[in-house]
Amino acid sequence: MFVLRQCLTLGTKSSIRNFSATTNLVNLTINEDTGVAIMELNKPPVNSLNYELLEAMHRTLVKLENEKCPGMILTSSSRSTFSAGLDLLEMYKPTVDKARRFWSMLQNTWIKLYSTPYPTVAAINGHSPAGGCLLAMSCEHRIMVPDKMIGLNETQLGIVAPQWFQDCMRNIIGERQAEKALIAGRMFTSEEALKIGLVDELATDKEDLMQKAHDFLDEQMGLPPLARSVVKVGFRKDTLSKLINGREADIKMFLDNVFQPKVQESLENYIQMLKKK
Ligand SMILES: CC/C=C\C/C=C\C/C=C\CCC/C=C/C(=O)SCCNC(=O)CCNC(=O)[C@H](O)C(C)(C)COP(=O)(O)OP(=O)(O)OC[C@H]1O[C@@H](n2cnc3c(N)ncnc32)[C@H](O)[C@@H]1OP(=O)(O)O
Repeated sequence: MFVLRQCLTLGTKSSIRNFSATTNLVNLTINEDTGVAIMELNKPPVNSLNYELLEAMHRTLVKLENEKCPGMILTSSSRSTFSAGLDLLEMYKPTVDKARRFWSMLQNTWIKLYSTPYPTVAAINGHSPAGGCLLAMSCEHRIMVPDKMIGLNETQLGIVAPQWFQDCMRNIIGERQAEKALIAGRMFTSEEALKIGLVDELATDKEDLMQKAHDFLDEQMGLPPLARSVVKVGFRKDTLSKLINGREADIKMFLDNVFQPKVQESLENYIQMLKKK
């Protein structure tokens, strides 16, 4: 359930409704004039994607779909990070039930985000590794602030990015670039990401980022919405169907991997390393 927290009127022209998931992990702001939604991830310090954040995102996406949202900006309340990817603590010594529930919610959230009929733009105001990069890649357009890092770095952690993560990257930067990036687990600077098309635009700062995101949505919202969404979903349907039809196999892949002693050892070392930084 969503709680109406406050109703703000900004200036004379536009009014903005602020909602928040009960957990406060996602701040949702809807402009009452344009209907544009800003979905801000708000799990300090780095928006690591644990079950609760994914569930709050999923609930927000369902709400936006039910309310016929015309366009959405995905961004973060953190100054350093868009999202640090999957929460490592969810994968460290979980029970089978917990691991299964977590992965299933990740699938639910991605399917909803990747298939929205309305236009989506990632306003990437910080680092965006692994699962963070997946979220950004699931939007239709990516705008990033300078001097941050983005990419699917799984190989560098000794793990393999799931097929659907890989497919998202391939769909954006093409077979050859994706193969090279995924084999190396390469993280790109914002500037490098622009060069290979992993992001579409760079912004100078957060204000410029949000302005550019609104500009993108204005352009998209000027198009006939049904035709727009049919083309979008048509382009994405093969990637979506692969996961939707293979959800159990994908969960099994995750469970088989996550409980490997070697994976648990790497996870422990990686968590320690991040904490000591
Ligand atoms: C290693 C094996 C992993 C998993 C195996 C499991 C199964 C395999 C099967 C399937 C594949 C799964 C696909 C996985 C996808 C993923 O998304 S995995 C996550 C990958 N993410 C990263 O590698 C990012 C790690 N984080 C960073 O590089 C940096 O934190 C940052 C660049 C994002 C931000 O830097 P800073 O602003 O300097 O912040 P800090 O580094 O000081 O971090 C603050 C605080 O947050 C904790 N933290 C960081 N990232 C995560 C995270 N992903 N999960 C949980 N917690 C995280 C960090 O430890 C600090 O904690 P404290 O010290 O404040 O307690």
